[in-house]
Amino acid sequence: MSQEHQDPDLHALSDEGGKIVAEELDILRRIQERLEREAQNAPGQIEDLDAQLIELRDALAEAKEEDQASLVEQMHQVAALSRTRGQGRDAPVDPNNPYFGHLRLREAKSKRLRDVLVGKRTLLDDGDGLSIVDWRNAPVSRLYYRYEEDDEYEEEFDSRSLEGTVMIRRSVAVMESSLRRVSAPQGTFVSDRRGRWRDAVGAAKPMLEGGVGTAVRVPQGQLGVHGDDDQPRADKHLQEITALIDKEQFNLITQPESGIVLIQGGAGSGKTTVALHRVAYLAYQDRRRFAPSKMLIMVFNEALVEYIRHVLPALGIDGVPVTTYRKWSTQLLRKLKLRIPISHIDGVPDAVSRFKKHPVVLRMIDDRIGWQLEEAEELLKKRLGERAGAEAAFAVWKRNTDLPPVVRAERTLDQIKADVSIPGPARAAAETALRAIRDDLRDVCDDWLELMTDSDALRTALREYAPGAFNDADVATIVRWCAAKAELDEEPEPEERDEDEPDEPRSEPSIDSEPAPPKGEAEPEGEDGEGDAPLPARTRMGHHSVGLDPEDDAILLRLLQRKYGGLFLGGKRFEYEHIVIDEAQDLAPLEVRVLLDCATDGQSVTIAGDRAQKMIFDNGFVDWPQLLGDAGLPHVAIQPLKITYRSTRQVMELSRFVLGPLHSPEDALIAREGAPVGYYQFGDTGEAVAFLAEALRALIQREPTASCALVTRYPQQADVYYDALRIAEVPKLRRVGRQDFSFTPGIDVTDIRQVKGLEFDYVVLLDPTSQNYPEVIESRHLLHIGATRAAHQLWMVCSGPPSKLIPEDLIVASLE
Ligand SMILES: Nc1ncnc2c1ncn2[C@@H]1O[C@H](COP(=O)(O)OP(=O)(O)OP(=O)(O)O)[C@@H](O)[C@H]1O
Repeated sequence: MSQEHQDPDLHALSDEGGKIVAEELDILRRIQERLEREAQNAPGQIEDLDAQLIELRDALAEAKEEDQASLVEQMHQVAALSRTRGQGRDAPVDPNNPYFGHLRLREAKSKRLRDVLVGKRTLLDDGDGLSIVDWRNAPVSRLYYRYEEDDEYEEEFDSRSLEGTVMIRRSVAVMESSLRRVSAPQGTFVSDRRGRWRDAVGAAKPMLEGGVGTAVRVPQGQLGVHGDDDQPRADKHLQEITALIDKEQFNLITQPESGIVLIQGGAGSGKTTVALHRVAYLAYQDRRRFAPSKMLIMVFNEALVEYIRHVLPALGIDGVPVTTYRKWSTQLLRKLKLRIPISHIDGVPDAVSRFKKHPVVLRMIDDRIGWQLEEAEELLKKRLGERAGAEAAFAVWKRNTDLPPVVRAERTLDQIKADVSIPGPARAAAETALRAIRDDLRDVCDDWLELMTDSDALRTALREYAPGAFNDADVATIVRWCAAKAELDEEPEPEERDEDEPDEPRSEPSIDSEPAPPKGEAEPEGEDGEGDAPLPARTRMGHHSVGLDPEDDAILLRLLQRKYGGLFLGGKRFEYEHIVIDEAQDLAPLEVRVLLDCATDGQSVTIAGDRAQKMIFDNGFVDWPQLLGDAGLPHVAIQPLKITYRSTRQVMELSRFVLGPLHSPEDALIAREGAPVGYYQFGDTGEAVAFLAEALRALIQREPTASCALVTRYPQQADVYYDALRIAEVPKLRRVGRQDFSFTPGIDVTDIRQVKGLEFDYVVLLDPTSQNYPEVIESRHLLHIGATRAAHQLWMVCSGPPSKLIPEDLIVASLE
């Protein structure tokens, strides 16, 4: 039911709170009345925006100086509205949820007061001083995102300065036509469905100044702190993150369209949020260039693909492809129709995988192309000999130095063919040589194979570019494993598959090919040398190394890019106007480089990541400067996001402790207060299950809309907990094993590799024992990732000797 049909009850609010809410209710009523009037009076009528623009322009010509800036701003709004017309984006303002921000501005010159509402659509001022601006319409929305209440503002609008004071700045939540929340500097006020208003608990937003709300006290042993209407938490219902984007985030979102924006931020600081809003912002600024199909969002796993696909429509950018690197590269290679079948195997030996992701491969590709060009030149010279015209023919080749090698050979061939000033015999000799050169340069499959099987060249490159990174045994393993791939050349090309067809089961990153839990000793570190081990598990399981390794994709794509000057499909360059690379720390520099070279001129790219959340440990990533250098971008500035929005201070403190030396102590912790992290020690799994079952049943009863993740180290352990909790009749229980999260309320039982990038109200880390999380770098990263998935509360339930990565005082407190 809409708020206008019921009398709001403001009695529980202070005078100031009551005044603020009454004011917002009045504004919403006026907007809704206007929308209703417009819908009734002129159904289907499209405003004549051109006429309005002309009217405004005329008015501007005669306007007094103090009125000019606001007229220019109105023209901006009309122009923005007119730009979006006919592009499926001219949907009217949604009366159920018309806006999410409110600014009251007092213009410096005219002293006039105006109420500007910020939403997802535009509604022009019809004379009553109320308008809605689209948040992506930067000139106006900048005021909302950049200024606080009482700030003086000065912004340029079409080279005119707009100055004044922000009298009011509030964020509001309108749900199903009713005002449900108002956040102002004076407080946050929330209403229940019946229109009863009250102050929110735990409403304070984490701020750089360190201002935080009151700690939420939770009785020990009780999971869940909020969620019912009697104790509404302001942050529980925040669906409109767009309303809450902070100044730093907004500055990143609205960075110039060209160039690379690299965002480094801790867990839950809004990196993905910023990247997605940037895509929406760019699409709004230039709909034609940044059409959804011309952009790409690259994420870490299938769960994130699913999640992001769900949020794109709300941002107005439905249709932007969202994918994982592996899926993208596989589909692309299939379309590029190389002469080897593009199908993958896994079980690649560590040394091979590590080598193929190592930046040394980028150098080796460049060197190889350099030699090939030198050889090509020798061949051309030799064939031309001393005959008349040889010099002229050779000069054509030299003139084309800047072209990519294959294009250079083709262009030179065409030019020489057409150049009748070169005597016939020289032309013929050059043509024969250039055809051979071109055919040789074109064959990237040979390059790829030779790069990894020429052990002398391999040793020399490793000695020069990566001394100490690989030992002799590694080289032997690499050569042996890769040599078997020569058979690929002889296999017939498989039938072409449909773009939407699911990928082959084994071609995904090895997210679910986690080894079994260790039986006795701690798991060895992945980085340890492979030694002279026999060929790996796959061989024993009946597979062999014929088939591409997942890491080969980027190598083949890079070879094509270097040799052809880009990737070409059907004669057209395959490229994107904007690329988002999320969780970039888990890509190899080579993979990043391939993606960057798929961006159109100007390289409009957003890279987001967090060095503390590394999950792939053999990809050659050390830190951003090194990744950028390896990927050919040494001068990109790293833009930090410093406020933690997802997790509480308590969760973040634990997560930082877990990181140990991997955490930079100079990074201040800015996060809201929350419930203490709970650590519960049990003698065995049965006891832990009994405790958990009770807590979870109570949670689901109290907070039916809560999302909770129970996270083990290994998938097999998740099976055990799931089976036991099911027997204990815990409701809404799901076993998630292959990234198939439903993003609906309930309890997901899963392993730690599945939850990367995701968010849950509650997280319970199951069995953080020393065996599951030994004191090694990988455990630190994994435990950090698991803990920081929690938005409200984190528990650890442990039925074995606790990991050394868990703070001693937490364990001691639990025993008291
Ligand atoms: N300015 C903001 N105000 C309130 N909430 C925010 C803000 N920015 C982001 N959030 C919320 O914080 C949470 C974390 O955001 P997001 O997933 O973008 O972070 P991230 O940095 O990508 O996290 P991670 O690296 O851990 O995956 C989300 O719930 C998001 O909606």
